Amino acid sequence: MTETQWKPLAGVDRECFACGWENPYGLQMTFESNGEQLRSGLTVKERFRGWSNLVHGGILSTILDEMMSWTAIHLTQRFILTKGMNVSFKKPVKIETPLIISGYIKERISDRKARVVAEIRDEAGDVCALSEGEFVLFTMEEFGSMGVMPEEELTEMAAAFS
Ligand SMILES: CCCCCCCCCC(=O)SCCNC(=O)CCNC(=O)[C@H](O)C(C)(C)COP(=O)(O)OP(=O)(O)OC[C@H]1O[C@@H](n2cnc3c(N)ncnc32)[C@H](O)[C@@H]1OP(=O)(O)O
Repeated sequence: MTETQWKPLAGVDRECFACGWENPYGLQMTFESNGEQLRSGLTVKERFRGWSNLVHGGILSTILDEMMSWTAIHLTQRFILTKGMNVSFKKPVKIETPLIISGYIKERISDRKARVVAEIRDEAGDVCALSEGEFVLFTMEEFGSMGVMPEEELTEMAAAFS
């Protein structure tokens, strides 16, 4: 894949803890897609540390959940909920160092479900953490009837996916 095939994805929820660009307490993740995978460059701030200069494992799990969620949404064009996820921590991740997070769909289990993988790599290209999750996929109408978000936000979000 050449660099020109990667396109930035529009933000959709300004207050989301992981991707909200107006949430001063959040991670403020951004995403790009090449149509087959998603990726995100991120430097985790000191306030998300666990032990001393290491990123907290719960934060790494959030980063992976967010990457898998955006991957599921953009590559299936459906609304999603995370049904479950497994995380493996392979190498400690330092705060304030550049990371690359990526995600892809491992298996479209059914019309209703997808298995998605995400990983976090450090500057050396080593995999520091990885996850596999099962995502339940919904149409906009189904998602609307679940009361997850107001109708106008739902329509705005659906427009941003495509
Ligand atoms: C651009 C992105 C910006 C924002 C990204 C944010 C990403 C954040 C991602 C998350 O972290 S989401 C929050 C954490 N996850 C949750 O809160 C999910 C809570 N769990 C549930 O709501 C339900 O357990 C779940 C929808 C996951 C279904 O779980 P089940 O245990 O019922 O799973 P099962 O395998 O039995 O069911 C799949 C079934 O879902 C069914 N289903 C459940 N609720 C439904 C519903 N309300 N409407 C329609 N179908 C529904 C559906 O029928 C489908 O059946 P089929 O496979 O037979 O078609």
